[in-house]
Amino acid sequence: MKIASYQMDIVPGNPSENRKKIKMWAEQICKEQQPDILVLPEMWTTAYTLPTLEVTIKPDKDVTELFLEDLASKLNVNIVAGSIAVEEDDGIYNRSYILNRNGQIIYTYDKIHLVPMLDEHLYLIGGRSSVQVFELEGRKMGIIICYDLRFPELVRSLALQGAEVVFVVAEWPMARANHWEVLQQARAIENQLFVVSCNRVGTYDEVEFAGNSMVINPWGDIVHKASSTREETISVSLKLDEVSRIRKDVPVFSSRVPKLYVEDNAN
Ligand SMILES: O=C(O)CCC(=O)C(=O)O
Repeated sequence: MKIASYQMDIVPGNPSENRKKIKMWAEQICKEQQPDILVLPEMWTTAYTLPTLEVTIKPDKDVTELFLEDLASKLNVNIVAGSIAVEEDDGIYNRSYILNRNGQIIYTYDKIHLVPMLDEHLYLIGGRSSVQVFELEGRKMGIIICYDLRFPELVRSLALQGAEVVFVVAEWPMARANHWEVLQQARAIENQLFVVSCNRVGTYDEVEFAGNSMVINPWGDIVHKASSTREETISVSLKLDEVSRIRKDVPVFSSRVPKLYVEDNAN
């Protein structure tokens, strides 16, 4: 399973420029490397331009959806399309799109956990649906968005649903870069699956972003790590059979005793 993850800088508040960038990148990478899956970062149409988001995205939702459908089908490639801000009747969601090679949107996920440090609750609504696995090329996978990485329950749920790969799409800041790395390794080790991340680089509103997009194998080794400053593509072939081999060697899932784990779903 060949993955190409685009660690990009994002033009703030300019969806059409960002679509152009992604189109150029996707066409080139598909021509040179024929990946099975392309991966994009969080909020790649606008970046974190929260105060002006509503105005920027008003005319844009359908345009970006059509762009992604067209890109996936023309290039015959699956796309884990990071996330974009999408306005619904009750407010703006931070929404991921997954598209198959036919250009069909097969799954969407709204970021559940809003970031208090960014006052996200003033501008965005947290997702209300639980995480679900989706299937690409006949294999089960999942996606979470940035701050979601701090909540181990999500990736555990995806693993219990059969995910072999979890994508983490992000705009994670340099100030907390050590958490970015360690948490991804922890999620990979405890759930014995591949973690593939796509973070942005660059600076916006005095926040420097951490880059360091990674691929981590189910043993927890970082098999590829991008730089912290440059736009870059991570191109990696995942050997998905490693997941079942490692789950056999260290059978964490059959050692679980869920009846002794305190339930925490009252809220
Ligand atoms: O959890 C963090 O430290 C970063 C989270 C974040 O920036 C985001 O979710 O956009």
